[in-house]
Amino acid sequence: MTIYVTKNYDEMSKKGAEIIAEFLKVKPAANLGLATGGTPVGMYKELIEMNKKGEISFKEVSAYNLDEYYPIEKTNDQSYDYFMKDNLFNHVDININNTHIPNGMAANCEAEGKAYDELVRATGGVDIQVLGIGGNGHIGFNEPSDIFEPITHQVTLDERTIQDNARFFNSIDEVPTQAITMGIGTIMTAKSILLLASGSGKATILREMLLGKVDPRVPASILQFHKDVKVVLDEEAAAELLSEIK
Ligand SMILES: N[C@@H]1[C@@H](O)[C@H](O)[C@@H](COP(=O)(O)O)O[C@@H]1O
Repeated sequence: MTIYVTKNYDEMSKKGAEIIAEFLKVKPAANLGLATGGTPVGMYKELIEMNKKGEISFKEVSAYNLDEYYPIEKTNDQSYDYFMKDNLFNHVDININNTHIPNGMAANCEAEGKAYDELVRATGGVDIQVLGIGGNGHIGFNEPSDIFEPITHQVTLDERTIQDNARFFNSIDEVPTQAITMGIGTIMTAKSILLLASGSGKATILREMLLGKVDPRVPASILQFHKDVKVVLDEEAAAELLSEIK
């Protein structure tokens, strides 16, 4: 695992974009695993700029997103489908047919989960998976639990997650209470992982994730067992980590 500590959100975003760009230069037909939330938005902006300047291309890229609220229509501006178009896909040269997000209107979430994992597997697996981290340690929408969920599945969101995500909605009552997410097992099959985190609100969970025991109560702690993880933090997010290892 390599941990990069950058000055602030903008520097974190630039470093994250640099890592993805380097990757795309080596493998233009990469399978990118993508994430939503506030954290990667700055990185997506950087990637859009690089794409506009012709420094990188998404023409051959396939994208697989981590998760989607459930139930939610693609046209809902709170859906992750909408988010990805708004924050990345509509602004780069990616073929939209090569972008994949769990179906928030699936009639059968179990079948949807199986089909999604099969799709990821059949295309050779995710080359580099972008992750944020929830304040409770979730990755994707894998909430703290007694087990590490192996496959893409339906989840009930934690109260903490609903509160954290309420800032994107008009009121907390509008936040969906369910989602479909890649499982921890699905995420762990990615060949490499890029986790981004910013701000003091993430400092405690990052210390637990990186220095604590591997425990499904802190889902992101499983990444200690992955062989190729890059963690890009800003100074605020890294604060407890740095004070611990000094
Ligand atoms: N499902 C997403 C996660 O993929 C994201 O990493 C996390 C943190 O979000 P943020 O980046 O806004 O702090 O919570 C969201 O609900």
